[in-house]
Amino acid sequence: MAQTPQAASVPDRAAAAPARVAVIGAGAIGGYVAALARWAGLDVTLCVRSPLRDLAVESGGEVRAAAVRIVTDPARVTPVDWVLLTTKAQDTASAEGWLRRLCGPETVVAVLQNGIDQEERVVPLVPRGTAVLPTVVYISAERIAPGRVRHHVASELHVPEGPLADRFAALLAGTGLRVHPVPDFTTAVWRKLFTNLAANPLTALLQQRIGVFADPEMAALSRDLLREAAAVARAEGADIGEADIARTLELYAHAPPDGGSSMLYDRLAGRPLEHEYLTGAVVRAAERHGIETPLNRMLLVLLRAVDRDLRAGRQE
Ligand SMILES: NC(=O)C1=CN([C@@H]2O[C@H](COP(=O)(O)OP(=O)(O)OC[C@H]3O[C@@H](n4cnc5c(N)ncnc54)[C@H](OP(=O)(O)O)[C@@H]3O)[C@@H](O)[C@H]2O)C=CC1
Ligand SMILES: CC(C)(CO)C(=O)C(=O)O
Repeated sequence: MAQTPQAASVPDRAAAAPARVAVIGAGAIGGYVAALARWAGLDVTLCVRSPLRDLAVESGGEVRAAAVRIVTDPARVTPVDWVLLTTKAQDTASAEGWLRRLCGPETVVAVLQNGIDQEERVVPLVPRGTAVLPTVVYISAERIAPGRVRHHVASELHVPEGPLADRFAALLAGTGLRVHPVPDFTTAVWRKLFTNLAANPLTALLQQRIGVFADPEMAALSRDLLREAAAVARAEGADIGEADIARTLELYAHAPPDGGSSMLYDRLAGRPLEHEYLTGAVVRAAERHGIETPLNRMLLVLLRAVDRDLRAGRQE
Protein backbone atom coordinates (compact mmCIF):
# COMPACT_ATOMS: atom_id res chain seq x y z
CA MET A 1 0.00 0.00 0.00
CA ALA A 2 1.33 3.42 -0.96
CA GLN A 3 2.10 5.63 2.03
CA THR A 4 0.94 9.21 2.10
CA PRO A 5 3.78 11.70 2.70
CA GLN A 6 2.19 12.38 6.09
CA ALA A 7 2.13 8.73 7.12
CA ALA A 8 5.69 8.28 5.89
CA SER A 9 6.86 11.11 8.10
CA VAL A 10 5.57 9.45 11.30
CA PRO A 11 8.34 6.83 11.61
CA ASP A 12 10.95 9.56 10.99
CA ARG A 13 9.56 11.63 13.86
CA ALA A 14 9.46 8.57 16.08
CA ALA A 15 13.06 7.73 15.25
CA ALA A 16 14.11 11.26 16.17
CA ALA A 17 12.28 11.24 19.51
CA PRO A 18 14.73 11.31 22.41
CA ALA A 19 14.93 8.19 24.54
CA ARG A 20 12.71 8.30 27.63
CA VAL A 21 14.77 7.89 30.76
CA ALA A 22 13.47 7.67 34.31
CA VAL A 23 15.96 8.16 37.11
CA ILE A 24 14.81 6.81 40.48
CA GLY A 25 16.49 8.76 43.28
CA ALA A 26 17.56 12.40 43.21
CA GLY A 27 20.68 12.10 45.33
CA ALA A 28 24.31 12.47 44.36
CA ILE A 29 24.42 9.86 41.59
CA GLY A 30 20.80 10.20 40.44
CA GLY A 31 20.99 13.98 40.32
CA TYR A 32 24.31 14.01 38.47
CA VAL A 33 23.35 11.36 35.93
CA ALA A 34 19.89 12.87 35.36
CA ALA A 35 21.42 16.29 34.71
CA LEU A 36 23.99 14.97 32.23
CA ALA A 37 21.31 12.97 30.41
CA ARG A 38 19.01 16.01 30.20
CA TRP A 39 21.77 18.32 28.98
CA ALA A 40 22.46 15.78 26.23
CA GLY A 41 18.83 16.09 25.09
CA LEU A 42 17.29 12.94 26.59
CA ASP A 43 13.72 13.02 27.92
CA VAL A 44 14.39 12.70 31.65
CA THR A 45 11.93 12.09 34.49
CA LEU A 46 13.31 12.22 38.01
CA CYS A 47 11.34 9.94 40.36
CA VAL A 48 11.76 11.24 43.89
CA ARG A 49 10.83 10.20 47.41
CA SER A 50 11.21 13.61 49.05
CA PRO A 51 9.57 16.49 47.14
CA LEU A 52 11.98 18.62 45.12
CA ARG A 53 11.57 21.93 43.31
CA ASP A 54 14.40 21.68 40.79
CA LEU A 55 17.79 20.16 40.04
CA ALA A 56 21.21 21.76 39.64
CA VAL A 57 24.73 20.37 39.54
CA GLU A 58 27.92 22.08 40.65
CA SER A 59 31.05 20.96 38.86
CA GLY A 60 34.44 22.68 38.70
CA GLY A 61 32.97 25.66 40.58
CA GLU A 62 30.14 26.20 38.06
CA VAL A 63 26.48 25.60 38.86
CA ARG A 64 24.11 24.58 36.05
CA ALA A 65 20.40 23.83 36.25
CA ALA A 66 18.87 20.79 34.54
CA ALA A 67 15.27 21.06 33.38
CA VAL A 68 14.14 17.57 34.27
CA ARG A 69 10.54 16.55 34.97
CA ILE A 70 10.17 15.80 38.69
CA VAL A 71 7.54 13.30 39.87
CA THR A 72 6.74 12.18 43.42
CA ASP A 73 3.89 9.75 42.74
CA PRO A 74 4.43 6.44 40.90
CA ALA A 75 0.81 6.61 39.70
CA ARG A 76 1.87 9.51 37.45
CA VAL A 77 4.45 7.63 35.37
CA THR A 78 4.18 5.20 32.46
CA PRO A 79 6.72 2.80 30.89
CA VAL A 80 9.96 4.31 29.62
CA ASP A 81 12.89 3.06 27.54
CA TRP A 82 15.41 3.14 30.39
CA VAL A 83 15.16 3.20 34.17
CA LEU A 84 18.27 4.21 36.10
CA LEU A 85 17.90 3.07 39.70
CA THR A 86 20.11 5.19 41.97
CA THR A 87 18.75 4.67 45.48
CA LYS A 88 21.05 3.39 48.19
CA ALA A 89 21.06 -0.43 48.18
CA GLN A 90 19.02 -0.60 51.41
CA ASP A 91 16.23 1.42 49.73
CA THR A 92 15.97 -0.80 46.64
CA ALA A 93 12.82 -2.62 47.74
CA SER A 94 11.08 0.68 48.48
CA ALA A 95 11.42 1.58 44.78
CA GLU A 96 9.22 -1.34 43.69
CA GLY A 97 6.20 0.93 43.10
CA TRP A 98 8.23 3.02 40.64
CA LEU A 99 9.73 -0.01 38.93
CA ARG A 100 6.36 -1.70 38.36
CA ARG A 101 4.93 1.44 36.72
CA LEU A 102 8.01 2.36 34.68
CA CYS A 103 8.78 -1.06 33.19
CA GLY A 104 7.17 -2.21 29.98
CA PRO A 105 8.25 -5.07 27.70
CA GLU A 106 11.05 -2.98 26.12
CA THR A 107 12.35 -1.30 29.28
CA VAL A 108 15.89 -1.85 30.53
CA VAL A 109 16.65 -1.18 34.20
CA ALA A 110 20.24 -0.15 34.95
CA VAL A 111 21.09 -0.52 38.65
CA LEU A 112 23.63 2.16 39.59
CA GLN A 113 24.59 1.06 43.09
CA ASN A 114 27.64 0.09 45.07
CA GLY A 115 28.07 -3.37 46.55
CA ILE A 116 27.53 -6.71 44.82
CA ASP A 117 24.33 -8.46 43.67
CA GLN A 118 22.81 -5.39 42.00
CA GLU A 119 20.87 -7.57 39.55
CA GLU A 120 19.66 -10.05 42.21
CA ARG A 121 18.26 -7.19 44.32
CA VAL A 122 16.14 -5.84 41.49
CA VAL A 123 14.91 -8.87 39.55
CA PRO A 124 12.17 -9.72 42.13
CA LEU A 125 10.86 -6.12 41.95
CA VAL A 126 10.31 -5.81 38.18
CA PRO A 127 7.84 -7.54 35.86
CA ARG A 128 9.06 -11.01 34.86
CA GLY A 129 11.43 -10.84 31.87
CA THR A 130 12.48 -7.22 32.34
CA ALA A 131 16.11 -6.68 31.31
CA VAL A 132 18.30 -5.64 34.26
CA LEU A 133 21.81 -4.24 33.79
CA PRO A 134 24.01 -4.17 36.91
CA THR A 135 26.18 -1.06 36.77
CA VAL A 136 29.38 -0.23 38.63
CA VAL A 137 29.60 3.49 39.29
CA TYR A 138 32.91 5.38 39.16
CA ILE A 139 31.65 8.84 40.03
CA SER A 140 32.36 10.85 43.14
CA ALA A 141 29.46 13.18 43.89
CA GLU A 142 27.81 14.67 46.95
CA ARG A 143 24.26 15.80 47.66
CA ILE A 144 24.83 19.22 49.27
CA ALA A 145 21.14 20.18 49.57
CA PRO A 146 17.84 18.85 48.17
CA GLY A 147 18.18 18.99 44.39
CA ARG A 148 21.79 20.23 44.59
CA VAL A 149 24.67 17.95 43.70
CA ARG A 150 28.38 18.66 43.80
CA HIS A 151 30.39 16.55 41.35
CA HIS A 152 33.88 15.88 42.72
CA VAL A 153 35.55 13.65 40.12
CA ALA A 154 35.08 10.84 37.52
CA SER A 155 32.15 9.93 35.23
CA GLU A 156 32.44 6.24 34.37
CA LEU A 157 30.04 3.32 34.42
CA HIS A 158 31.19 -0.29 34.05
CA VAL A 159 28.71 -2.91 32.82
CA PRO A 160 28.85 -6.57 31.71
CA GLU A 161 29.72 -6.66 28.03
CA GLY A 162 26.99 -7.68 25.58
CA PRO A 163 24.09 -6.16 23.63
CA LEU A 164 22.64 -4.33 26.67
CA ALA A 165 26.02 -2.73 27.35
CA ASP A 166 26.19 -1.53 23.75
CA ARG A 167 22.69 -0.05 23.98
CA PHE A 168 23.57 1.65 27.25
CA ALA A 169 26.73 3.12 25.72
CA ALA A 170 24.69 4.38 22.75
CA LEU A 171 22.08 5.91 25.09
CA LEU A 172 24.68 7.82 27.07
CA ALA A 173 26.93 8.80 24.15
CA GLY A 174 27.20 12.57 24.26
CA THR A 175 26.33 12.89 27.95
CA GLY A 176 29.92 12.90 29.22
CA LEU A 177 29.29 9.62 31.06
CA ARG A 178 31.57 6.91 29.69
CA VAL A 179 30.20 3.38 29.60
CA HIS A 180 32.82 0.61 29.74
CA PRO A 181 31.64 -2.89 28.82
CA VAL A 182 33.74 -5.41 30.80
CA PRO A 183 34.19 -9.13 30.07
CA ASP A 184 34.55 -10.23 33.73
CA PHE A 185 31.87 -8.41 35.70
CA THR A 186 32.44 -10.37 38.93
CA THR A 187 35.95 -8.96 39.06
CA ALA A 188 34.71 -5.49 38.08
CA VAL A 189 32.13 -5.42 40.87
CA TRP A 190 34.64 -6.57 43.52
CA ARG A 191 37.27 -4.15 42.23
CA LYS A 192 34.80 -1.31 42.75
CA LEU A 193 33.79 -2.68 46.15
CA PHE A 194 37.48 -2.44 47.06
CA THR A 195 37.39 1.32 46.60
CA ASN A 196 34.56 1.43 49.15
CA LEU A 197 35.74 -1.05 51.79
CA ALA A 198 38.17 1.27 53.53
CA ALA A 199 37.05 4.72 52.32
CA ASN A 200 33.35 4.47 53.16
CA PRO A 201 33.49 2.93 56.68
CA LEU A 202 36.53 4.88 57.83
CA THR A 203 35.40 8.31 56.58
CA ALA A 204 31.93 7.67 58.06
CA LEU A 205 33.20 6.41 61.41
CA LEU A 206 35.79 9.18 61.75
CA GLN A 207 33.61 11.85 60.11
CA GLN A 208 36.65 12.93 58.11
CA ARG A 209 37.17 13.39 54.36
CA ILE A 210 39.36 11.39 51.96
CA GLY A 211 42.40 13.49 52.86
CA VAL A 212 42.61 11.35 56.03
CA PHE A 213 44.22 8.58 53.93
CA ALA A 214 47.36 10.69 53.53
CA ASP A 215 48.23 9.46 57.03
CA PRO A 216 50.54 6.40 56.55
CA GLU A 217 48.87 4.57 59.45
CA MET A 218 45.46 4.99 57.83
CA ALA A 219 46.90 3.72 54.54
CA ALA A 220 48.38 0.70 56.36
CA LEU A 221 45.03 -0.03 58.05
CA SER A 222 43.32 0.19 54.65
CA ARG A 223 45.83 -2.27 53.19
CA ASP A 224 45.09 -4.77 55.97
CA LEU A 225 41.32 -4.39 55.50
CA LEU A 226 41.67 -4.92 51.76
CA ARG A 227 43.97 -7.95 52.14
CA GLU A 228 41.28 -9.65 54.21
CA ALA A 229 38.68 -8.81 51.58
CA ALA A 230 40.90 -9.95 48.70
CA ALA A 231 40.83 -13.53 50.00
CA VAL A 232 37.03 -13.34 50.08
CA ALA A 233 36.84 -11.82 46.59
CA ARG A 234 38.96 -14.63 45.19
CA ALA A 235 36.79 -17.24 46.90
CA GLU A 236 33.80 -15.55 45.19
CA GLY A 237 35.48 -15.95 41.79
CA ALA A 238 36.94 -12.45 41.34
CA ASP A 239 40.44 -12.06 39.95
CA ILE A 240 41.65 -9.73 42.71
CA GLY A 241 45.20 -9.48 44.02
CA GLU A 242 47.89 -7.21 45.45
CA ALA A 243 47.78 -4.99 42.35
CA ASP A 244 44.13 -4.13 43.10
CA ILE A 245 45.00 -3.28 46.69
CA ALA A 246 47.86 -1.03 45.53
CA ARG A 247 45.57 0.62 42.93
CA THR A 248 42.94 1.34 45.58
CA LEU A 249 45.48 2.91 47.93
CA GLU A 250 46.76 5.04 45.03
CA LEU A 251 43.20 6.12 44.31
CA TYR A 252 42.74 7.26 47.93
CA ALA A 253 46.10 9.05 47.88
CA HIS A 254 45.26 10.97 44.70
CA ALA A 255 41.56 11.65 45.31
CA PRO A 256 40.67 15.30 45.97
CA PRO A 257 41.25 15.51 49.75
CA ASP A 258 38.01 17.44 50.31
CA GLY A 259 35.98 14.65 48.69
CA GLY A 260 34.27 12.12 50.92
CA SER A 261 32.28 8.96 50.52
CA SER A 262 28.58 8.30 50.11
CA MET A 263 28.60 6.78 53.61
CA LEU A 264 30.24 9.85 55.13
CA TYR A 265 27.59 12.07 53.50
CA ASP A 266 24.85 9.87 54.97
CA ARG A 267 26.34 10.03 58.44
CA LEU A 268 26.75 13.82 58.26
CA ALA A 269 23.13 14.20 57.10
CA GLY A 270 21.78 11.79 59.76
CA ARG A 271 20.65 9.20 57.17
CA PRO A 272 20.88 5.38 57.54
CA LEU A 273 24.09 3.78 56.23
CA GLU A 274 24.73 1.33 53.38
CA HIS A 275 27.20 -0.76 55.46
CA GLU A 276 25.32 -4.08 55.18
CA TYR A 277 25.82 -4.01 51.38
CA LEU A 278 29.54 -3.11 51.51
CA THR A 279 31.43 -4.35 54.60
CA GLY A 280 28.45 -6.59 55.45
CA ALA A 281 28.60 -8.25 52.03
CA VAL A 282 32.28 -9.10 52.59
CA VAL A 283 31.73 -10.46 56.10
CA ARG A 284 28.78 -12.62 55.00
CA ALA A 285 30.67 -13.98 51.99
CA ALA A 286 33.68 -14.69 54.24
CA GLU A 287 31.43 -16.70 56.57
CA ARG A 288 30.18 -18.75 53.61
CA HIS A 289 33.78 -19.61 52.68
CA GLY A 290 35.09 -20.08 56.23
CA ILE A 291 37.50 -17.12 55.91
CA GLU A 292 38.43 -14.99 58.94
CA THR A 293 37.89 -11.23 58.48
CA PRO A 294 38.40 -9.76 61.98
CA LEU A 295 39.08 -6.18 60.84
CA ASN A 296 36.10 -5.96 58.51
CA ARG A 297 33.94 -7.63 61.16
CA MET A 298 34.98 -5.03 63.71
CA LEU A 299 34.11 -2.20 61.30
CA LEU A 300 30.74 -3.81 60.68
CA VAL A 301 29.95 -3.91 64.41
CA LEU A 302 30.89 -0.22 64.74
CA LEU A 303 28.87 0.77 61.67
CA ARG A 304 25.84 -1.13 62.95
CA ALA A 305 26.06 0.81 66.20
CA VAL A 306 26.27 4.15 64.35
CA ASP A 307 23.43 3.17 62.02
CA ARG A 308 21.16 2.22 64.96
CA ASP A 309 21.79 5.63 66.44
CA LEU A 310 21.06 7.40 63.14
CA ARG A 311 17.81 5.47 62.66
CA ALA A 312 16.72 6.22 66.26
CA GLY A 313 17.49 9.91 65.66
CA ARG A 314 15.21 9.96 62.59
CA GLN A 315 12.32 8.52 64.59
CA GLU A 316 12.53 11.12 67.38
N1 LIG B 1 27.88 9.46 46.01
C1 LIG B 1 28.91 8.87 45.42
O1 LIG B 1 29.96 9.49 45.18
C2 LIG B 1 28.81 7.46 44.97
C3 LIG B 1 27.72 6.65 45.26
N2 LIG B 1 27.66 5.39 44.75
C4 LIG B 1 26.54 4.52 45.03
O2 LIG B 1 25.42 4.96 44.27
C5 LIG B 1 24.20 4.67 44.97
C6 LIG B 1 23.46 5.98 45.19
O3 LIG B 1 24.27 6.76 46.06
P1 LIG B 1 24.05 8.32 46.29
O4 LIG B 1 23.52 8.96 45.08
O5 LIG B 1 25.31 8.81 46.89
O6 LIG B 1 22.93 8.29 47.39
P2 LIG B 1 22.02 9.49 47.91
O7 LIG B 1 21.64 9.14 49.30
O8 LIG B 1 22.69 10.79 47.67
O9 LIG B 1 20.76 9.41 46.98
C7 LIG B 1 19.84 8.37 47.02
C8 LIG B 1 18.51 8.93 46.60
O10 LIG B 1 17.58 7.87 46.52
C9 LIG B 1 16.34 8.39 46.99
N3 LIG B 1 15.41 7.32 47.31
C10 LIG B 1 15.47 6.36 48.25
N4 LIG B 1 14.40 5.56 48.19
C11 LIG B 1 13.63 6.02 47.19
C12 LIG B 1 12.40 5.63 46.63
N5 LIG B 1 11.73 4.58 47.10
N6 LIG B 1 11.88 6.35 45.61
C13 LIG B 1 12.54 7.41 45.11
N7 LIG B 1 13.72 7.84 45.59
C14 LIG B 1 14.27 7.14 46.62
C15 LIG B 1 16.73 9.23 48.19
O11 LIG B 1 15.65 10.04 48.54
P3 LIG B 1 15.67 11.06 49.77
O12 LIG B 1 16.01 12.37 49.12
O13 LIG B 1 14.30 11.00 50.34
O14 LIG B 1 16.75 10.59 50.71
C16 LIG B 1 17.94 9.96 47.59
O15 LIG B 1 17.54 11.10 46.87
C17 LIG B 1 24.63 3.99 46.27
O16 LIG B 1 24.61 2.59 46.11
C18 LIG B 1 26.07 4.48 46.47
O17 LIG B 1 26.85 3.60 47.24
C19 LIG B 1 28.61 4.90 43.91
C20 LIG B 1 29.70 5.65 43.60
C21 LIG B 1 29.93 6.95 44.16
C1 LIG C 1 34.29 6.54 47.61
C2 LIG C 1 33.65 6.46 46.27
C3 LIG C 1 33.52 7.80 45.60
C4 LIG C 1 34.51 5.60 45.40
O1 LIG C 1 35.80 5.69 45.65
C5 LIG C 1 32.31 5.82 46.35
O2 LIG C 1 32.03 4.89 45.63
C6 LIG C 1 31.32 6.26 47.34
O3 LIG C 1 31.39 7.42 47.78
O4 LIG C 1 30.46 5.44 47.71
